[in-house]
Amino acid sequence: MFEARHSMDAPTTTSAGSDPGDGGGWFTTRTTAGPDPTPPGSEPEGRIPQPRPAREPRPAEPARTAPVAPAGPVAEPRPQRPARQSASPDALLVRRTMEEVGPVADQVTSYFYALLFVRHPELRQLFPVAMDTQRDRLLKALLTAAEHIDNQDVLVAYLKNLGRGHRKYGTHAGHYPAVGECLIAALTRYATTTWDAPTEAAWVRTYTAISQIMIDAAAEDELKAPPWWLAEVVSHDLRTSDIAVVTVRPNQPYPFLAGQYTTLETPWWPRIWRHYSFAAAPRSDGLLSFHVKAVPAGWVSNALVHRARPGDVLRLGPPAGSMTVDHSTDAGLLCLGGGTGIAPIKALVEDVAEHGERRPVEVFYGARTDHDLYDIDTMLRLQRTHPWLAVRPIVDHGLQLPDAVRDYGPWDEYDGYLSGPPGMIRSGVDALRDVGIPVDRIRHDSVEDLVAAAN
Ligand SMILES: NC(=O)C1=CN([C@@H]2O[C@H](COP(=O)(O)OP(=O)(O)OC[C@H]3O[C@@H](n4cnc5c(N)ncnc54)[C@H](O)[C@@H]3O)[C@@H](O)[C@H]2O)C=CC1
Repeated sequence: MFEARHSMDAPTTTSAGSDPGDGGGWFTTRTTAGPDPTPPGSEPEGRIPQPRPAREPRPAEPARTAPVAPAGPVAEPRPQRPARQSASPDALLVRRTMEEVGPVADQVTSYFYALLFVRHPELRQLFPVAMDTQRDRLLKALLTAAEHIDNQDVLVAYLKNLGRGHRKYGTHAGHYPAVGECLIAALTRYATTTWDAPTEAAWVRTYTAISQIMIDAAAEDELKAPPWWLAEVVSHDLRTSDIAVVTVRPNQPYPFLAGQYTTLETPWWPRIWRHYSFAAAPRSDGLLSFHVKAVPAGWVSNALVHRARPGDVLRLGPPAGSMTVDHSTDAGLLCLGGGTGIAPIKALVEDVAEHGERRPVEVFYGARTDHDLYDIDTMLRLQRTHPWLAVRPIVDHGLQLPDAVRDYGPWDEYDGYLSGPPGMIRSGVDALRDVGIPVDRIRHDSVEDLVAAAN
């Protein structure tokens, strides 16, 4: 049963406006320049075509995007904002629809899921029982992708990751037309002023292109990786009253890169997945560690901190994230880790150490109080072992973590790495730009993912 507000005929939620609070809303007008447009493939108009069977797997494509994609697990970039002036005709029509439905985004979402579950009840089991926080993530991802359809280089990597990630939900190729039909139906209903035949045709082409990339990526991934991993908790270390370091042993090898994250499901909240970064570089014993802070009303985080014990079995999705070390340069690393955001920073430090590099690494580790610097002993131990590493604990006293970097430097020979709460990432990007690090040399995970992770 879905919530009452998902009633199909009369969605009752009020307008959400744009996505709350994170500055990257799914219907937000984009302005920053992106690469040249690539026309989407043409498909029959007016209906969602059946997807082609997955294409034959091809050898890995060469990296085509600015962020470095090291060998091994894929480090996917995030879509960049597209350039309005160079947009393709389909992209213009897609964005026009999104501008119209932006003010009623919440109603579109409710209607879309209601339609999907009424027309295709078999799909309901792929979603969590309670669909409050997660309910619009699929639609949000699709609309984000549609909005960036011109930005093929980055979009393809994003969609491949999305397609791979959907395997753990039990998604298969046959589900995509159902989703596409409901998406078009929801847009038709709410984009009343601008919807017409050319617009519908543009959406059909766009969705078909998007879903085909996801289907192909999932099929390719099937040949080399499971849809999920089982992972047994082998240790549970409560560092403060609300932070635990949880270490698990996956049931089969789990390839990933330092700085990446995974999705994690507990046995207590089926089909609710949350993101956590790996808190260590890949280890020879194959164990994986996560730093988890129990947040108010966070079902998964509270279960992991207060309930999980050795012997419990979790599920892990595939690795994701592009905040990985670029080993093709010897630039220094300026790392800001806020709260449990220190977890992937520690992994990056270990990665540099394992590569035997002598590049300077400066870690600013921020917390609200001394007590919250729960991993400072580990970081200081690393500093004692590695002369190229400097660790600076920054406890809030009027100045917040990003401000601290301004008192040190110069930083223009450094790459920036940011991990922590969304507000810290945003002001951290500004601070690093201010101290001379170009934006294409600043890496962090998506703020949207972090918002979703904070549960
Ligand atoms: N557990 C994990 O593996 C990872 C967690 N994260 C994210 O890190 C966050 C950690 O949360 P907490 O430990 O509660 O951190 P927190 O809220 O206690 O903040 C930690 C540090 O960030 C700074 N900060 C917070 N908000 C700021 C803002 N608006 N502007 C500038 N600086 C700000 C604070 O000054 C403090 O030094 C969560 O949002 C989590 O999703 C990120 C990556 C990995």
